[in-house]
Amino acid sequence: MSHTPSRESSNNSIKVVARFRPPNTTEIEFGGEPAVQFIGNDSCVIESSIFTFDRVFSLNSKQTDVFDYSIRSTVDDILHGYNGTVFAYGQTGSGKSYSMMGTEIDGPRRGIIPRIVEQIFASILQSPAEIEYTVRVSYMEIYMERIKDLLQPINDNLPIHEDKTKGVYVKGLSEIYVSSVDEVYDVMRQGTASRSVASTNMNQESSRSHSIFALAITQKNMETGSSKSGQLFLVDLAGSEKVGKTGATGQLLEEAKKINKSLSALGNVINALTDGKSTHIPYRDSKLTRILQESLGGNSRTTLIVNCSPSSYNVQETLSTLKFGTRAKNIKNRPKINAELSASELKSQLQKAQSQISLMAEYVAALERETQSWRSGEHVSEEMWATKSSADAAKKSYSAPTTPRPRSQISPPARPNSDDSSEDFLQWENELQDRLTDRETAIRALERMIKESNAENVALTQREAELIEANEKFEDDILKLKQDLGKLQYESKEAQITMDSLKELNAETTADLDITRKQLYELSLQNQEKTERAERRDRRKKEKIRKMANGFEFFSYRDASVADDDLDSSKDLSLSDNKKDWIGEALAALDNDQDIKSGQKSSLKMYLLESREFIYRAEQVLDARIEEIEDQISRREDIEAKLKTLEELTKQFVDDDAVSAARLEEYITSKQIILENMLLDAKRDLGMSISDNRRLRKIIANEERRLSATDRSSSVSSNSEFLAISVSSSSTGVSITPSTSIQTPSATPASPSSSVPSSPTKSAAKFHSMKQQLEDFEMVKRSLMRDLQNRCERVVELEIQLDEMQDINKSMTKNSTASKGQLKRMAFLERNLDQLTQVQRALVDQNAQLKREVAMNERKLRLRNEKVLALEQSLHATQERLANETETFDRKMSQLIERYDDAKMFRRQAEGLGGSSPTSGNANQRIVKPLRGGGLGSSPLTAYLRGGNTPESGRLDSSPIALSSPSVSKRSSWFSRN
Ligand SMILES: Nc1ncnc2c1ncn2[C@@H]1O[C@H](COP(=O)(O)OP(=O)(O)OP(=O)(O)O)[C@@H](O)[C@H]1O
Repeated sequence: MSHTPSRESSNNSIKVVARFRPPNTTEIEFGGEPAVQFIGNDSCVIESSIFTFDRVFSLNSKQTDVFDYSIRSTVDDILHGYNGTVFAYGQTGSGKSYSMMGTEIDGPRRGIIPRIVEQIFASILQSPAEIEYTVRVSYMEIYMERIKDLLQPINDNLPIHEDKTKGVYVKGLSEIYVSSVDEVYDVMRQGTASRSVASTNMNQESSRSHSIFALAITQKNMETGSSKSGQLFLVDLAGSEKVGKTGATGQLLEEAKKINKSLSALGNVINALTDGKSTHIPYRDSKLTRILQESLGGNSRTTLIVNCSPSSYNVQETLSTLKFGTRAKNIKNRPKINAELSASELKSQLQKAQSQISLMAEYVAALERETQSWRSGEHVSEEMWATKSSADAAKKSYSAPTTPRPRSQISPPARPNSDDSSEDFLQWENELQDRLTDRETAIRALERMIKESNAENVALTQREAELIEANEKFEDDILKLKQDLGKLQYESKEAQITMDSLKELNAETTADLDITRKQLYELSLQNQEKTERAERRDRRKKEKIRKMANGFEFFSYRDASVADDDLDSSKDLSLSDNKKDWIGEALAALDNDQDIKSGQKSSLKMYLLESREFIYRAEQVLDARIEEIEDQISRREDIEAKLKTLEELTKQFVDDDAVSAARLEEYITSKQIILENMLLDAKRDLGMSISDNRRLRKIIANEERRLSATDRSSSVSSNSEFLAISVSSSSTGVSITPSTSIQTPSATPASPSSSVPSSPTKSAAKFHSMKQQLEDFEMVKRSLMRDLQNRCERVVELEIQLDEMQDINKSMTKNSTASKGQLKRMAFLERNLDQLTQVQRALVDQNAQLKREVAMNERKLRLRNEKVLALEQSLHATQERLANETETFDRKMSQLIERYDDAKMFRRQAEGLGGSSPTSGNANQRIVKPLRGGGLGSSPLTAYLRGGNTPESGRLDSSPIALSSPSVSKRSSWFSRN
């Protein structure tokens, strides 16, 4: 491997290139204009400021352009044993990842990293076969000032150490041996998947962390034994924009501040390195600058790509980025080849040194000899003076080779500050770093735990608050329900009391009702009695009429063929004295009349007897009627008097009880009207009866007079007087007047007699005429009998009515006189009854209503009880859940503490065993995979290197790297796919 001192001496500055991407949609949408002008290959003008860099790539620059100019030589440097660094700096969305990774793996848009990897393995393939290579990769992220091993993400806070042999390194960072391009890509994908990402307003896929992908290549010449090593850092910095523009808040704002802290520390380091007066370079101000300490002003060939937006929309960020690049351009590095000499080389160097030493010893001896001569006063000619030429030459040849570093791997950094280079100090610092990292990790774990606990606490507090609230609500509800329950119980009791009082009232009312019913029963009995009385009255009436009719039948419907014995017996009928005399006289005269035949005589005799009987009976009836009528009149007067008394009493009762009085009055008035009508009828009938009676008496008197006159004027034998009775009907009754003589039907012509001038012809005529008269009389009699029967009926009715009236009168009198108090009591009772009926009805209604309400309230109560029960159950369940949650929380907490303790112990153990990560994943990845140079571009090894197969497997694939990938965006780009 050749050394390139010329480059080493001539090109120690950081190479800075600027790259402008095309404007994006946001810039166009916001009216961004092109703000950059390009001058040549290395300059651009923005807002009148000219920026000159090693190269400026315009909008349409290709990935290969950037790589070929900026990076290809760096890869060569690495393979020559230099350290190298490629930074991508710029605001978010400016194209850093596009430049570093690209959007595809095997196309023209693949970025710098895949091209570097390809070139490394290609160079290895082309290198001489005696050179053996090992390639190790590591991938880390600096996020929130913590170093996270992306290949072992559990190690998220690794310390930075430094020692004289290894220089600055990240302690515990995984290094994976790779032997092919694919293996590198796999590692990159694996690491990228573990990155902490978040989007900002400026770039939806923005990474908020600094990522460092490191490749360490060692090469050993198997023939000479010499070795070289180079390390390449590929750094994709986080966005350099101002915090305000990102719109970040909360966690993002915290991130932005820490990112800015790293970037500003980077700026400070660059300033210190370039201002020419700083004696202290603040590498330790941030993790980023500390790790990249050798890349900035140290042993490294460094390239900085400043990525910019071409739009006026981001012009301030672009200016800031370009200024950063300009400053960085002034940084001077001191790159050196990290080589170790082989034994032969060391031997020859030793021989050279020994010869030098002998030469020098000779020179010293010559000088001593010369000095001795001079001191002894001898003169030494100039030719004899001891010269340094040989010694100088020896000196030069001695000091020319680079002193090998006493280390085997990555070259140790040269300390910029001699103060810090003390080994003790470094050891002390490393210890401090370890402790610091442990503390930070512990703090972080605790913070996480506290955060989780806080979150859980918040959730629990919230839950507790909710539960308390719910509890309070439940308690309120329960209280309310209890109150309601109490109220309902109280109301229920009240209702019970009301019910009891109502029951009592009901009992009283029932008792009153019983009394009333009794009274009603009595009344109904009275009614029954009344009905019975009415029936009795009817019967009596019928009886009376029958009796009366019997009396009249005796003579009115008597058969004409009555035997003489009967007629004779009728002689015994008692007649009134005065009538008996003249009818008796007429009978005697008839007996004495010799002229009248015996048959005629008997007929006339019978007729006379019948007439006498009729008159007698009629007189009796009339007398009885007159008596009765007189009685009736007197009774009527009595009734009227009693009625007056009753009216007075009624008036008195009116004051006491309007209703009873009204009823009574009504009853009495109706009865009065009936009675008055009855009396009027009776009066009228009486009047008629009296007039009829008078007329009858008159007729009888006339008849008697006529009969006596006839008896006196004519002899009994020759002539008979005939009664002639004319009957005329009138509307009021029957009037009987003496109009014609009546002949008996058995009358025969008068027989010759001495005293009475009679002849047989005359007698026959007379007899005939009498017979006719008798027939007429019979008719009149019948009519009279019918009339009499009617009258009798009426009289009987009147009698009965009078009887009733008397009864009523009696009871009323009894009631009115004997028990005014009773009446009052009755009226009071009736009133009470009405009131009680009303009250009872109201109470029954109220009772029903109360029952309904009680039933409803009972239902409500039941419902509420159920609700209370449910609420209590829910409360109980919630309390249980809360207790469970608390228990779970405690358990989790103790588990976390245990895990944390375990992790701490494990870490300590691991560190004690050699500092490797406890969670190292694939042991195979830690196995050294030596690679040998192929010497040719195309060999089985080439395929092996590209395909990742071991040469022994025999599966050599001669095809190029077969990772086809469509053009994808950054987060879904080729390296972030699984
Ligand atoms: N030179 C370019 N040509 C074409 N497209 C580009 C170029 N540079 C960047 N882009 C596109 O711009 C977008 C943003 O680019 P990129 O993600 O690389 O930005 P970034 O600087 O890495 O952002 P962040 O800091 O947020 O990670 C991507 O879609 C990318 O493909």
